Amino acid sequence: MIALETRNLNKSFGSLQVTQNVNLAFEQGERSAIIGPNGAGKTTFFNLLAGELRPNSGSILFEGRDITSLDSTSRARIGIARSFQRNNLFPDYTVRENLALACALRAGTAPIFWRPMRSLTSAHTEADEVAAQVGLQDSLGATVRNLSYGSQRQLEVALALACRPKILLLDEPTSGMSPEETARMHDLITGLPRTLTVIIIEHDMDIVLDVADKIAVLDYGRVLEQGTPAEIRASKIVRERYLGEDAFGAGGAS
Ligand SMILES: Nc1ncnc2c1ncn2[C@@H]1O[C@H](COP(=O)(O)OP(=O)(O)OP(=O)(O)O)[C@@H](O)[C@H]1O
Repeated sequence: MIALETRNLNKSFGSLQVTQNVNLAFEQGERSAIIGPNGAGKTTFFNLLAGELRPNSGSILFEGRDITSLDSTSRARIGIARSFQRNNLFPDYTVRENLALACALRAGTAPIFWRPMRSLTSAHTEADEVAAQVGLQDSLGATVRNLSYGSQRQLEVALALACRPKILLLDEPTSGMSPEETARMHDLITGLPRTLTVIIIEHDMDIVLDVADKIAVLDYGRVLEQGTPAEIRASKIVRERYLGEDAFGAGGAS
């Protein structure tokens, strides 16, 4: 079943057309990567999927239903989650409290100001489960500001998972990470349940080639090529226009 699909999607900023007739379909449970050079329109495409931007024309379908007119809150509610940026974390709260709040917000039982967060028992239980899913089970009591950069990024993913999404959008999940942190994020992504559809923007080609079932290459807002990692590796046009002849061998393409 196709979980998410774009049809003839177009987006312009003034005279700059950043998304051009993009037709992409994401199968349920699939891991897809969106790659392309800087400025190719990857983040804009994500913003269109998440409802943070409106297209000029074209449509977006979620499980066959046209959601083009839904805003980002409504899309989150139906199951499209985007990994939070770090500024969405509460730095003075613990990992468990951050997650419990996200779980409680989803369940509509967010704390009101006279009710301390630690009273949210069911949200805490759920928070513990989500923390384990991203490998933060030993950091539940840690204050967020004391976490390493990599752990904070893991927590961003956990916050998105706390919304129990059907589709998870990860925007450059390994950017700025050390090799060890990148390896942890890699394990996190590969360990996500296959009930979840995952779409990743990622510059690290080792990660892309390893985790993605399908890859779409954007170039000036158009889909230059799409296919399996093997097909993308073999694509002459991708090598010429984006990766360079030896890019796959060199293991990097940013
Ligand atoms: N809000 C905006 N207003 C005007 N131009 C924008 C806006 N957002 C993005 N752009 C332009 O659209 C183009 C595509 O940007 P986008 O961030 O989507 O690319 P990207 O592929 O994600 O790049 P990167 O890999 O550098 O993050 C760029 O030329 C960018 O300057």
